[in-house]
This record gives sequence, C-alpha cells and structure tokens, in this order.
Amino acid sequence: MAVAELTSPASAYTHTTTRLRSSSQLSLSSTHLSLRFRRSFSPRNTTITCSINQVQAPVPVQTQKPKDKSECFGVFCQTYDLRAEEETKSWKKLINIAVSGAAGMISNHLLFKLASGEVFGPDQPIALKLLGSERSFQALEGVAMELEDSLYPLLREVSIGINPYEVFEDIEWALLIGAKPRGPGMERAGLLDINGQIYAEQGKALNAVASRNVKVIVVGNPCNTNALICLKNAPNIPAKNFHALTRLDENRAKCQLALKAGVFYDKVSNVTIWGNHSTTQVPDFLNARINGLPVKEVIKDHKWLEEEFTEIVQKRGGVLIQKWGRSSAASTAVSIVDAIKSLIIPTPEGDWFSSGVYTNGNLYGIAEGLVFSMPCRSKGDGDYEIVKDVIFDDYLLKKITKVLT
Ligand SMILES: NC(=O)C1=CN([C@@H]2O[C@H](COP(=O)(O)OP(=O)(O)OC[C@H]3O[C@@H](n4cnc5c(N)ncnc54)[C@H](OP(=O)(O)O)[C@@H]3O)[C@@H](O)[C@H]2O)C=CC1
Ligand SMILES: O=C([O-])CC(=O)C(=O)O
Repeated sequence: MAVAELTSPASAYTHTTTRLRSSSQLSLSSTHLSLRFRRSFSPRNTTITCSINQVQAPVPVQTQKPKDKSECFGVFCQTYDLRAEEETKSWKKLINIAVSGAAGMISNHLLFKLASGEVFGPDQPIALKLLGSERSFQALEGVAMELEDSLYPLLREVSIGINPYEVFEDIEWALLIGAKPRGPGMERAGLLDINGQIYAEQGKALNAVASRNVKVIVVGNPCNTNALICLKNAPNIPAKNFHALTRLDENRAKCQLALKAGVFYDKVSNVTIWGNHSTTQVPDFLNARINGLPVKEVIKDHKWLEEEFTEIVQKRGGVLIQKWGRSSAASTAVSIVDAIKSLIIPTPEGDWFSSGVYTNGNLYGIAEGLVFSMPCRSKGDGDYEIVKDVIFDDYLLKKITKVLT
C-alpha cells in the first residue's frame, strides 16, 4: 500500500494536534496534510470518501486495510483523526452538503466557494458529497483532487459517488445542479423530458435517506418544474424546503436597474422575480427600490422599464448562450451562494429575496401546487416566509397572470 504525505503552507496549518484513528499512535510535525480516500468498486454503488485532516510531527505509520467494502489507494490510505485543536474548538458541528452534477461547469465554480468558507462561514466545517454518473466518474475524481490540492481548512470530507441513495445520506443541503443544459436556440422547457426524470429519482433518494430537514435548491432546468417533480417524489420532506433557483434572475435585474439609474448595484433592493426561471418571468420594478426610493421615481423612463428592462432580464440567459456558446456558470454559482446565504443569514430589515417556492396557501392567490418565484424573507434559520406587503398595479397583475396561463 503506497503511503505519501503532502506538504502544505505552514501558515495554513499551524496550531494543529492530531491523533491516529487506528490503535497505532502518530506524531507528525506541523505543515503536513493527510487524506483518506476510500473506494467501492460496485458500479452502481461507487463512493470515494476523502477526509482532510491537519496533523503535526510526522512519524511513518502502518495503515490498515479498511474493513468495509471500500478500497484505499496511494496517499489516500493514510487515516488520521483530529484531537481537539485550539482553532477548531469554536467551530460548529460539521454539515453535509450534496452537490449533483459536480463535474459540471456550475459546480466547478461553486464547490470552491463552499469549501473556502465563503458560503457557510469561517467557523463551519463541511463535508462535500459529490454526485455524478458513470460517464463523469473520472472527472469527479479530478474535481476531488483539485479540492484536496486547495488545502481548505474547513473542508473536512469529500466523497464522490454515482448513487444518490448513498450520496444523499444524512445531508442537510442538496444543491441539485446535475442536468443537461440547453444550447443555442433551445428553450429551457425543451429539457424537461431528459432532466425531469433525474429529479424524480433524486427526489425519491432524498425522501429515503436525507436529513428530514434537508434544504434543497434545484438549479437544473427547467428548474421550477424540476423542483416540483423533486418535491412530489419526496413526500416525507416538507415541500417548503424545496427551492427553484431564481436568484440569478434577481441579480440580473438588479444589475440592469443599477446600470440605467447610474448607481452601484448595492443601492438596488426589494427586487422580486415572479414566476418561472423562463422567458415568462416577471422582474418586478414596481416594488423594487433604488437608494430606498421606488424605482419608478428614480427611473422616469417607464417605457424602458416595461419593455426593455423586462425583456433583457427574461432573455439574458439565452443571449449569453448565443455569445459564449454555453450557459452561464460562474454567475449561476454566485447566485446559488446568494440563495443559500439568504436562508442562513437574517434578511436585512425591509428587504427581501426571490426564490421559486411551493405555492401552498400563499396569500397572493397564486394557484396551489406550483413552484413559483415570490418575494421571501428569512430569519436566517434555513426557513423563510413569503413577504406580505408588496403592491400590484394593472401591468404587474397582467404579467403575473400571463405566467399562470
Ligand atoms: N436555474 C438557473 O438559474 C440556472 C440553471 N442552469 C442549469 O443548470 C444545469 C447544469 O448546468 P451546467 O453545470 O452548466 O452544465 P454542465 O453540462 O457543465 O454539467 C451538467 C452536469 O449534469 C449532468 N447531467 C445529467 N444528465 C445529463 C445529460 N443528459 N446531459 C448532460 N449532462 C447531464 C452531467 O454530470 P453527470 O454525467 O455526472 O450526471 C454534467 O456534468 C443545466 O440544466 C442548466 O440549464 C444553468 C444556469 C442557470
Ligand atoms: O439560459 C440557460 O439555459 C441557463 C440559465 O438558466 C440561465 O443562464 O439563466
């Protein structure tokens, strides 16, 4: 069995003390990184687990062959355990986050944000559970290797697999990205035949093995319908826990309003995307604010708001595909980060965020049993409530009605 050590920058790995998980004791000098990589070879049941621990004072150690179905190889056969470290004492309990389509473009941006602590905070250790398929398995290994090489202190475990029933076990977050993207000239709805079944299967898997309070963000298109399919297949998980990502549209709308008003985009608030992540979506400028003022008081060109602004936001994804040849990835990853943070950080007083949520019992009379983007607020506990105090005019009502017909 091959054994190797990776050397990390001293600055990133100071004040660490560890103890070997097995009976043999270990003493390693500072600035060494150990990894555990376990592998199952059953094709439908393939999972690799990689733990990254910080260790001190190296002394060679005899690792034991794992007793379970997994097989380790190379450097990943080293198994260490952590003794309480000064630095980690104040850390929260580790959370399990699953990311599907983990070898895809969006994930390639997102995973490194998650691992860095940018999303869940500098005291929140995480385990990343990456879901792929047989065709992407090698690519998943490559992604896991890049995560290792990044030496993120908060990233305590990485596992990769192709079976959602394994990968989703006990997860607290499911970031469901894996799905075919559209190409130039296609509509997102045209992806439903292929992608819908992915979300039916993953809903069943979540229902069977995920934490009962898992929060699910569906990204794969058409994301509203996919979120609905997913939640319908997971009856034991509250429907309220499922979101379709419309935050990218909200961000796009904020950017366009800032551009038109000649302000920096942090001055734009209270932007709602109503409806679907599709070309029928309604970016709401009636309730939006710039520097705390209604947008219509700041941008006097109301024709631009009703026509150009709305269309730019609705079609932004398609235009980007025409130009780049593939769909937005980095800005989507950023918007997933924003969507998560909106649920774990209290919403600033008076503001709100958009998310595609289940329409059960909503106060706006939107048909029940849909996933529909609406204005939401959160106390930062992972849950949300629909904002009550938005206003409507004929234009907005007509546009929202059109989504529903
Ligand atoms: N809601 C939103 O705001 C946005 C949503 N999207 C959507 O997110 C999804 C992922 O986009 P992106 O990461 O760029 O896509 P990529 O093609 O880069 O990656 C998608 C991953 O999905 C998996 N997949 C599952 N089924 C298929 C299939 N039939 N064909 C191709 N890939 C498949 C693949 O992984 P594996 O083989 O491991 O299953 C692949 O790695 C797309 O549906 C896209 O339209 C994109 C931008 C914004
Ligand atoms: O347009 C697409 O297909 C990808 C996407 O959802 C977006 O960029 O909004």
